[in-house]
Amino acid sequence: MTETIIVDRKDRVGLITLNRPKALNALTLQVMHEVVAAAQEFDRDPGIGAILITGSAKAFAAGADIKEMQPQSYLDVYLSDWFAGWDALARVRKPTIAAVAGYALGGGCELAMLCDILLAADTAKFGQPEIKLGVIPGIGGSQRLTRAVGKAKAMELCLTGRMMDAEEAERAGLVSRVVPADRLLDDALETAATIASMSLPTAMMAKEAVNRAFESSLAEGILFERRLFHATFATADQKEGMAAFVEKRAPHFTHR
Ligand SMILES: CC(C)(O)CC(=O)SCCNC(=O)CCNC(=O)[C@H](O)C(C)(C)COP(=O)(O)OP(=O)(O)OC[C@H]1O[C@@H](n2cnc3c(N)ncnc32)[C@H](O)[C@@H]1OP(=O)(O)O
Repeated sequence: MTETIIVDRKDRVGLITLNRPKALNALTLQVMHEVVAAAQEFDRDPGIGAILITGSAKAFAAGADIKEMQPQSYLDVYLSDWFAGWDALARVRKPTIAAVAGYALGGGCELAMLCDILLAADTAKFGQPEIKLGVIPGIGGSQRLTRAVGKAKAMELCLTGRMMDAEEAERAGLVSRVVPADRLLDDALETAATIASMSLPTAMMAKEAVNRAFESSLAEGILFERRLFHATFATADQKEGMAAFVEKRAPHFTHR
């Protein structure tokens, strides 16, 4: 039992809800440890096929906890490699979704971008306002935001601290879809459940293949994709998926 997050499961979906509403879900190191531990637990759980991270109606997360950071010295943050723990979330192998309503600022935007799919409520506001605090993004914001929205917009957001609304974030390619706020959780759960109903090894390979596009040349990425495509033929789920299509019935994947 924890206080800063709520961990739940719905069918094959692992649900992590940030739960510091009075502090707009500001991300302390404790929150980080709990989110990462919960995600890793779901990653190990064969009964889970997708992981969903969400916050409250007012804030997904308004950033790293400024009150926790304020007293730290250079040596404190350097020696403890402050925030390096979040990198573990990028190594979760199952598909992850961030469902964002309200503020996703600084570390909040970075947490959302650590996920594979970003769904936004029409109330969502994204930004990297660290510059207003005299710092720069520290959980990958300058890198992932630039890859998502391009240099021009990322540079403006990081240098001015301006927030962008959900519509602008969708146009810029940061979010996959915007939905009415009162539909966000249901919609995100539906999306997660759809992914979790697919063959787990195939979904994991699809995730790996898409992520490889950011880390290799086109030729290397295409070769990587082809090898994984070949590998899907070693799974029972490929036999089942194609048989089901030919027999005009729904597939029953066993995740093997
Ligand atoms: C990881 C890195 C390196 O990338 C760094 C970061 O993430 S740095 C943090 C980046 N985020 C911000 O700078 C946003 C800070 N918050 C705000 O600007 C405002 O809170 C707001 C615009 C999101 C919302 O404003 P408002 O509705 O007026 O609410 P507030 O009264 O300001 O906040 C309510 C309550 O929450 C506390 N709060 C909000 N954000 C944080 C935060 N990031 N860290 C710690 N606490 C936060 C705020 O202090 C209020 O609590 P009380 O002081 O009233 O107890």
